[in-house]
Amino acid sequence: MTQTDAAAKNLGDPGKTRRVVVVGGGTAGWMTASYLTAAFGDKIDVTVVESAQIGTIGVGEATFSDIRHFFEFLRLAESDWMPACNATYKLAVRFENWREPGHHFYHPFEQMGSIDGFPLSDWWLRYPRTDRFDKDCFVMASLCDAQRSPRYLDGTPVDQGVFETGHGEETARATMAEYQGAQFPYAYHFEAHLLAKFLTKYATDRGARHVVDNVVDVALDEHGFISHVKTAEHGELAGDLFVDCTGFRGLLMNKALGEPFISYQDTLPNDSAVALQVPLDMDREPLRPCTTATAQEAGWIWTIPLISRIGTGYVYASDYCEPEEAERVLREFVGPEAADVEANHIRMRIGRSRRSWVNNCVAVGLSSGFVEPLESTGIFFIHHAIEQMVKYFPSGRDNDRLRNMYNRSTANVMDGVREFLCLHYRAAKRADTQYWKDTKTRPVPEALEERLENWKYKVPDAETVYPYYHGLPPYSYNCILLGAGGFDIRHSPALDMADETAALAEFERIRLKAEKLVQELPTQNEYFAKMRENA
Ligand SMILES: Cc1cc2nc3c(=O)[nH]c(=O)nc-3n(C[C@H](O)[C@H](O)[C@H](O)COP(=O)(O)OP(=O)(O)OC[C@H]3O[C@@H](n4cnc5c(N)ncnc54)[C@H](O)[C@@H]3O)c2cc1C
Ligand SMILES: N[C@@H](Cc1c[nH]c2cc(Cl)ccc12)C(=O)O
Repeated sequence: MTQTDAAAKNLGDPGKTRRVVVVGGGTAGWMTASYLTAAFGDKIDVTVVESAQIGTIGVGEATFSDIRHFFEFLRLAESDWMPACNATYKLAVRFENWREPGHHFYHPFEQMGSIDGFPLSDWWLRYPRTDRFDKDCFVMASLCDAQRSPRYLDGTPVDQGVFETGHGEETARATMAEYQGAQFPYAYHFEAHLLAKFLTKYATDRGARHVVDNVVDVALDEHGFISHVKTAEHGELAGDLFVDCTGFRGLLMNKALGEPFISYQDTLPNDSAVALQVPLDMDREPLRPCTTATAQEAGWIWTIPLISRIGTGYVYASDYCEPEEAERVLREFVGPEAADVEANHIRMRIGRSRRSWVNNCVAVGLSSGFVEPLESTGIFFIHHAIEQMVKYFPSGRDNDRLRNMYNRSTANVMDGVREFLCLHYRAAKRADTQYWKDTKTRPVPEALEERLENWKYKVPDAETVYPYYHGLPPYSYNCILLGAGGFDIRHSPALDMADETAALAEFERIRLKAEKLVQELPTQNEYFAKMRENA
């Protein structure tokens, strides 16, 4: 189709109510529907159609801190949604055994300082205070080790130089991609299916129509645009814009429109997971304020503490491990609490659709793309896609240009995250099994290969990491590079001559602040016990 043809088939006149049909009611479907109603109110008609037979993935419990912009956009405070979703706080990802057995390090939600133009990590390489890079450079690492809550018992958040915005109707809202403020100090863990349920009410209360039915056919018009989807029992659902939230199936984007899927599997071989939901007695067991990623023979296990249960799962490469073996390893890791719990085996499609917006169809969520859940990027991808969808929402003119910009932006985010994840495996010192040995020779994206060589001489900064917005700041790369321990990283030669006084003072300030906060803050268990009392 030519550009003119495509432009001719626009989304109707500006000002006309637009009909948006969201196919799929998982996290992606309901986040999209809620956001669109929050963005456009009754200027838009939103219908969500979801199957009662085809289940949702239902995992996806750890987030980026940026998700607060999503809730803010919906004008929801933590107290509105957290209790309904059994949510807890996440201050970091804790990596266990990636360097060697018994070792751990954190990737925290805390900006890393810089002294005299050199990142603190560089100073640390020259003047290490202890052998713990993360604890010397970040307050959060100590709070995680001590299982602290990021809020005091009266609800006051830990002061990391971030102010909270209000939730009043009049407050201006920011999108995450444009947010240039200080690093927010925490993210969340929550039960994905409870969030979907909460957002179902949010969106339907604001006018979204909810259809429970199977989409059995997708009809295209002569321009290749979707005219309607056909359901088993509710007839045809016509729309101007269709959002494909059908998960790994990609029913609209990949099946009906035939958009190719670009696999990342050559660089990220983990393609399978087995998950368990283990009951947790909060009164007896610690609620760690972080996601834990524990390296295993052929992948890694996630541990996500929620109110009343732990979400856990083994992400592995099927080339190296059978599903039965993965389930056995996971059950052994969890212990007797998992005995009666049924395992959920999942096959993951790793990569992205070549374009995520084609004609009048936008793929959001797993249908658009996915990388293994190592840094909890799935919901971040969804959130980013929705923000961009609103930003580039077509008016009926120049849609190709808007679509192209959207496609570039969403592809950049996924390609950038792919690089960041590849770094984890290359930088991990662990090389004891064939799986871990192969991580050292497996190809990585070409540009990353070059960056990795540079980082051995100069720790990552804004000028040397993946250059487009992908959610991850340069300090995140420093955390993995220095935490995982597989590379010999040198400090900048200039630091042999520079005055170290200010850097040493900064290390001391971090140490004192961490000590003070560990004394003052409640544990996460104490915090949520208090919340329960108050409820
Ligand atoms: C193992 C694993 C762990 C993960 N962990 C995290 C994490 O910690 N953090 C994070 O951010 N993300 C994580 N994710 C990603 C996260 O789970 C997904 O991004 C999120 O669940 C979104 O899924 P979805 O809504 O795109 O698809 P799904 O949950 O698969 O939903 C698909 C929807 O489409 C509907 N559907 C399909 N076909 C039809 C049809 N023909 N007619 C009608 N309806 C249909 C289904 O009924 C369902 O409602 C993880 C993913 C996996 C696989
Ligand atoms: N600015 C993003 C990305 C980010 C910054 N630090 C971390 C740490 C972890 Cl564990 C994940 C993500 C991030 C955000 O804060 O969401």
